[in-house]
Amino acid sequence: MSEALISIDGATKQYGEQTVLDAFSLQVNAGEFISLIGPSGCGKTTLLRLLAGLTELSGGAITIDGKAPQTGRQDLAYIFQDPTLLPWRNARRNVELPLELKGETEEKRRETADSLLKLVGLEDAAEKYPRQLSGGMRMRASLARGLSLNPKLLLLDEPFGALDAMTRNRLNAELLLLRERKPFTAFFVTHSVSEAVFLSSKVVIMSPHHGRISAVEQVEFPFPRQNSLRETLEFQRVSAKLTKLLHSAELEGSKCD
Ligand SMILES: Nc1ncnc2c1ncn2[C@@H]1O[C@H](COP(=O)(O)OP(=O)(O)OP(=O)(O)O)[C@@H](O)[C@H]1O
Repeated sequence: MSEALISIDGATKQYGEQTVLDAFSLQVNAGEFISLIGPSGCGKTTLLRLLAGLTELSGGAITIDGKAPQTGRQDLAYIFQDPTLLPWRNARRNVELPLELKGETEEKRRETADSLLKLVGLEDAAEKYPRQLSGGMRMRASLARGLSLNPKLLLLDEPFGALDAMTRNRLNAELLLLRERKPFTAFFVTHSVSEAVFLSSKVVIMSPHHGRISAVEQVEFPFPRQNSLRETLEFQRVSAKLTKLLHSAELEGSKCD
């Protein structure tokens, strides 16, 4: 039996009097794609921040590859809704940044950045500055930068939430293609049920009541997945089931913010 890559055991997080996560437990194997979905303010970003070691647990334990999150940071990348590219650097130099901070040679940085830009379809935009890129292109550059250090774990906090529906669907499919080529385990926060179903091997539905797990659903569609999957009856059936579970989760708690 394979050992879990990520082990979350009774994770609890409090801000003052407020309990944001309460005894949250989940085991994640390498290669899984986990989506977190749940009402606004119920601790999804907090869980990602705990996994990234950006905030401390109030109780319980988290290990990633056997290490505490604070000591394993080089093995993960965090992708935000805002692509957070540096405006004074072109796309290539943005992708090179983590490699530069790691002290890689100029030659190695350029070679890695160029191959990643190609992977995300930005090979012709390497010299462009963020203001010259569309929203979708900026997000592709942000993904390329996130993948530059070959992270085992990718934490994505609503990365496509600000994009139009067509670009979002296209980037969903591209993200899965990227994962085929450069495998990683993913934690993906979204408010979209269909996005969660399309991308995930497992969807975790959080309850508004102290950020507990309300339901965990395995999504059985084989990878790689194409956008045509969305048009199938089975996809719609799974999405409807998850929407129902999400509504019941919302009813479980009286308020969340
Ligand atoms: N640094 C902080 N200090 C105090 N309270 C915080 C802090 N960060 C988050 N919170 C509170 O924790 C709760 C959960 O926030 P979190 O951002 O994790 O929710 P979320 O599920 O990601 O929300 P959304 O879906 O709206 O992005 C909220 O009530 C929020 O106000």
